[in-house]
Amino acid sequence: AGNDPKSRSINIMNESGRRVEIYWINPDNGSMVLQSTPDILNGASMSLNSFVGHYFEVRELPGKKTGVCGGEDQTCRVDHFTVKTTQDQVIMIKEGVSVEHTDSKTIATRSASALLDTCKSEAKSQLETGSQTPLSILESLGKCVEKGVALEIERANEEIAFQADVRKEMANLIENYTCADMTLNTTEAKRTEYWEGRKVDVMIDRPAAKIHVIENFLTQEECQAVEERAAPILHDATVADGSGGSKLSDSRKAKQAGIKVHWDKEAEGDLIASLSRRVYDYVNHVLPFDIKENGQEDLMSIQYFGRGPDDEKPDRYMPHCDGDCNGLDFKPGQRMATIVMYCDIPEVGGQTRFRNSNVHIIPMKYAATFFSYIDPVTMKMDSGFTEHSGCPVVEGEKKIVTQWVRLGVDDENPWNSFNTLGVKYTDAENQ
Ligand SMILES: O=C(O)CCC(=O)C(=O)O
Ligand SMILES: [Fe+2]
Repeated sequence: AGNDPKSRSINIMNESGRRVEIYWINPDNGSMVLQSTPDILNGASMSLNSFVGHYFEVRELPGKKTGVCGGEDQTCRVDHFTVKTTQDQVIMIKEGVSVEHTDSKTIATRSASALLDTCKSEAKSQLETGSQTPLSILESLGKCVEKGVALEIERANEEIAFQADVRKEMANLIENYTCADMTLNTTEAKRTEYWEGRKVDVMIDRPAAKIHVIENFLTQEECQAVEERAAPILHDATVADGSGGSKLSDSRKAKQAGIKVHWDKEAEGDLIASLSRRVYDYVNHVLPFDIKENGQEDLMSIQYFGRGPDDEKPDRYMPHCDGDCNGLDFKPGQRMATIVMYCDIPEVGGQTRFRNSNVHIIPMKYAATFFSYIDPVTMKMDSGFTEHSGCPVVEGEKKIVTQWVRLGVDDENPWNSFNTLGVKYTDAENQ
């Protein structure tokens, strides 16, 4: 039931001053099914696992000493509630055994109308004194609402930021444990789609963060073509050293080789060109940008070699974002999507993990993981859901082909003419 999208856990709090019981009313035959054993005493609470749309009755029970209820003519009062779609619903049983449904929508409506009431009564007293023009009263009413709304939004944002911080701290802590946990399977997909006959598992689908796993994205021949081109130029992976150069890094331990695409051979069926075309076709299938190959980075062959469980510095790729993932504005010419294609699968290790999204992917031969980190409507970047890692490769070899996809590049403005601020710089400055 936990995976049923309609299942909801609700919390019932009894503040009625009376003892009550809860019944589920079966819609098929109207029968009442008791949910509360024991009875819910005044001040007590009870949690209930239920489903959206389910209908319940709250019944007052006679006092233990008096033997009667508190309603008119000592009748036992009843009230009802229906499980709503929102998460974390709280049902309050108030004085008079009346049910108050406290879900996030109700709370929001209540605080909005309280705010409006305050501002309205302020405006009303201004009206009554008659000392101000209608326009200035209207203006101060607007200011009052604006101030209140801004305060509420600020409070909500502070809460979200706090929760994100906690989640990221936890993700940091468990990175090595989850990588080492060989019993952990690939995360269950949110839903499954098909693209040109290939199965696509959608792992997360947020406006600014999408993660897809596509089966049979490439072929053995294409993998072989990339690996043949990579073999003679394979070198240690490096990261930017912050002063225009590059350096070795423990956070990115692997071999790599850039693979140029010979677009002039696309028409004659060149394997690497047709693979690269498929990459852009998929990106354009998901994102509305009409991305072209012109000015994009080369394909990258990345190869990790397992040296057994005692290796203290295994080949791996520590958690990182491929582009910006700070939730801020996209900067032209920067990366906004990635496809990681799996050619050789290690025996142990080498999972691709998105720790902030709780998405764990055990590589499948010839499959690909696609992820994008831009909201195409607001043009804001992802705020960290697409941060990812390549877990340590313990046994065997992991060989992948990665394409980092940029937006805003073309022949005149290729990827390496942009610095990380999204501002074009000249070759002279690049030296
Ligand atoms: O090795 C992996 O699974 C992840 C690779 C990666 O992060 C990248 O190519 O950007
Ligand atoms: Fe990456």
